[in-house]
Amino acid sequence: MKCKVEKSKISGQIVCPANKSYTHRAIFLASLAGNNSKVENILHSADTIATIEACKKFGAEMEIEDSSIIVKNPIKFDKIVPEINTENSGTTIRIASGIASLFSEEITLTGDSSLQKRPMQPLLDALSSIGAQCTSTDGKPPIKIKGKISGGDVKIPGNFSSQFISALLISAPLTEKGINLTIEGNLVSKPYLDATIATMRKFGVTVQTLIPYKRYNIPPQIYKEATFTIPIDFSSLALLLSATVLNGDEITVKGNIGNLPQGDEVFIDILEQLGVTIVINDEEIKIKSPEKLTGGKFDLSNSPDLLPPLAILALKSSAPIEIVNVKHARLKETDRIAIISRELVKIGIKIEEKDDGLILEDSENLKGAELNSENDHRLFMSFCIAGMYVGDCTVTDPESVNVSFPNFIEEMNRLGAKIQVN
Ligand SMILES: O=C(O)C1=C[C@@H](OP(=O)(O)O)[C@@H](O)[C@H](O)C1
Ligand SMILES: C=C(OP(=O)(O)O)C(=O)O
Repeated sequence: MKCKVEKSKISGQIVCPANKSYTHRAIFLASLAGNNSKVENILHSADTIATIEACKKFGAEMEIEDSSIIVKNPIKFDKIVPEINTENSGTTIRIASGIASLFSEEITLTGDSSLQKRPMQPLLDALSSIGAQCTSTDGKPPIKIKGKISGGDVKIPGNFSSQFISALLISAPLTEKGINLTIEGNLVSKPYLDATIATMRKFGVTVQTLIPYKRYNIPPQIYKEATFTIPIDFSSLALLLSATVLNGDEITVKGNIGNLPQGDEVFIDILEQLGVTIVINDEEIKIKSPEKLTGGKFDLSNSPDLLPPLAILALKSSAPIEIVNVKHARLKETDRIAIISRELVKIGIKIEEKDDGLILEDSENLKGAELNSENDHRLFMSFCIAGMYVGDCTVTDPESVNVSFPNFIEEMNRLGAKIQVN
């Protein structure tokens, strides 16, 4: 499918979607704790449904009511588990692989054609070093894991994905020996590790930080029942803020901001640095669109999902936007550095592609074009927002929004956007 995007102006009020990363974590941990553990204000999206389905296949029994989930009975480690298909969700397959390694019988995990290109080998090597037998072709899904891991000393490289480390941390308390974890090299996406540890603590387990982002010790323990409320998603918020900066007058975003760690919060600082005024209250964020942005250099090592919403702001910047240290954005649903570089030139942005980022500059020659989002939700939404600024654009794969922001198109159109799905 494709959609037609015309020049648009948006204004009004919008509710920010609930956080995808915390929805995954809280559902997995509630499924390990059982005992009527409750997760409130969950994001209902294709990725989080993949996590719910994985937990059910692991034997968890849950009730879903509107935006809450109650886990009646936890994951059963003696169950024979049929193949788990985690569809498009990297977070689900990585955390589910850690949990699969706690079972004694072999479990197969796979995903869609995009997920089948995403790396798993560092996690499989780490699990193998503590007793799992793991097989795959080329280190990518489908993978087979036969546990069960015993725990002990584990080493893992930090430069591909923090999700491997989150997976090991979440499984660690349930091993016989616990895990002494060493992260080799520089860790990418650090705040997602903080998010994992914060969620684990809410479910009653201890994680000892020996050296932050380097060495952790997790003794053997059990997860305890808890009620966990999901805050707003700063990655989705970044898209709404970016849409307002390019195409808005004034927008108010509503939602439970909370105080849990979220790396993509940094988008507020980035926008302020670019010259945007933002006012944040308890449950509300107000933003006014500026005349022009200043440009600047931004390190997205800790917040790779901001690459698409930041890149499109070059359309309104009087100086270039340089994005550095985000090579791991090449390992997402698509190679986001390559696809942004390939597609945004079509609407007239001047782009230099680097190994670890992009330099983007506005030009006099902005024009409508067909933009191929390659079925990547964050690219689709960012290309739509860029299309609303340039006009006369077609963007492919509108259904990809189901992954993280299912009502994106309806909500944008309600605020005044002209996005028509064909
Ligand atoms: O753990 C998580 O919830 C996520 C971690 C990040 O991935 P990497 O750690 O692979 O960079 C992020 O890009 C992804 O959208 C969600
Ligand atoms: C990369 C993403 O998620 P995941 O790794 O869970 O597929 C994302 O939502 O942009």
